[in-house]
Amino acid sequence: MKFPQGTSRIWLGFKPVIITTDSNVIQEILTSPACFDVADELSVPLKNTITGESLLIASNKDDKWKSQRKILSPGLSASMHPEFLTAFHTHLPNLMEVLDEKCKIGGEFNPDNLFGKFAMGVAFETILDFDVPVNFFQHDHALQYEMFVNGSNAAFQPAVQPKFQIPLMWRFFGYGAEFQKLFDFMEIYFPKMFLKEKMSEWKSYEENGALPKRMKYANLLYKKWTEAKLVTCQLSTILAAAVDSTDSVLCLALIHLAKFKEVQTKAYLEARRVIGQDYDNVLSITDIDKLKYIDMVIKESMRRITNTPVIARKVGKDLKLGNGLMIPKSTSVFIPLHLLHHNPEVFPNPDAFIPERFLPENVEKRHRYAYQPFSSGPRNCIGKKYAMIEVKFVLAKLLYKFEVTSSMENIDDLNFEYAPFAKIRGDFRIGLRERRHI
Ligand code: HEM
Repeated sequence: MKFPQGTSRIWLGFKPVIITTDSNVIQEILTSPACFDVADELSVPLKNTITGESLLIASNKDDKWKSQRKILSPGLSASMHPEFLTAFHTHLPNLMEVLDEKCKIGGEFNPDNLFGKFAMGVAFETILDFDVPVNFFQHDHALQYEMFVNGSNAAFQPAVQPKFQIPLMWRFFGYGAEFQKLFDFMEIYFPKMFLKEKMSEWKSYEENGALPKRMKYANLLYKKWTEAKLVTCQLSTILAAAVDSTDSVLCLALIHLAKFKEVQTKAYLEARRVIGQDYDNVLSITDIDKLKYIDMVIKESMRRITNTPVIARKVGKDLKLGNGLMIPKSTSVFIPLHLLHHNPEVFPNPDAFIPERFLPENVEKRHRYAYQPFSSGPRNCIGKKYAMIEVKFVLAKLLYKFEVTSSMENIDDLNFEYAPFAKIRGDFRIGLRERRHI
């Protein structure tokens, strides 16, 4: 496929939109205060299903999005990372128990949703501040997990497939019923009284000046928001963003590791070095930072198959770019991340899997905006660091225990479905072999 270089204008019906893979243009758009809003093509279809009030698609009219972001950001800040890592350790045995079982049974299996269940358990503790750990691998909770992922998948369909913007079509294909499951799930965990209690509890802490220094995401919401419905929508949105993304990135990383054996060996040796003699050793944030090769593997895997295929902004006022291009007010600008990451001039032989592309000396040679899996600028992914710590931690522990295999001939034959993160469809299977440590 020929890479469509640069910036072009196309017509979506009667509306002109800009599509760009030019790193300079991307930088200008993502950092411009005139472009804080998500493009209508992505945000409007979601308004009826996931509220337009949630951080993910909120408009910045009257500084609305900006003030939400300011309130919620501390819930995922670096000062919280050690606590998050503790929760990752708490939940790891739930995941490993299932993987041990799969390994014993032998053969291959589809890992889809296994990491999602882990991520959901962790998110309950780190984001929602649940006191008692919930294990989403256990039967009843696993069913509830399915309710949630099916519901959020249905919610994102109108943004992924225009035909589902027609409510009748969306309902006809069963998405209305699936979407209801998202609310059923939230009803299980956040019955109205519980939410109201929590909200008044945290508001009273604020009034009495008794707020802790560090607060989890949900508590930041309880303390500031006044409507239970909005809190529920914010919480379901952040859960969807945190769970599906992690599942997708880990599945993609594993399939690459299974196919590229030398890379897997290097990654495993690094995991051994950092974890040490005992698999159960507790890792610190400094240890996670030492997983440099695994970090590059994840980045290359997200480059080769980018799990958020496109981001888009609405230009809030006439904007003259550095290259002289004039973009009129209200134009949508699309940034196709997968194509951006396959530009052969920036990533030679783009279909090859080469983690060394992310060695610091190679990164330095590229434009900072040539690689954007988490986006950049003020509206970038708020959970970027959280996600990278989680994914690196899981991969290191998994590779320490297991060798990952796959009999798939060609991973490029895999099909994907986006809602909004890439889910591998079709015959996606991996196998696990226990490693013998000497
Ligand atoms: C590897 C996993 C992840 C990837 C690849 C990813 C990617 C992205 C991307 C591309 C955006 C869009 C930014 C834009 O429009 O410019 C985004 C936004 C967002 N992400 Fe993530 N994400 C991941 C994990 C997470 C996690 C773990 C959380 C929460 C803990 C999270 C929460 C959010 C939120 C709330 C937004 C909206 C931010 C805003 O509009 O202000 N994401 N993410």
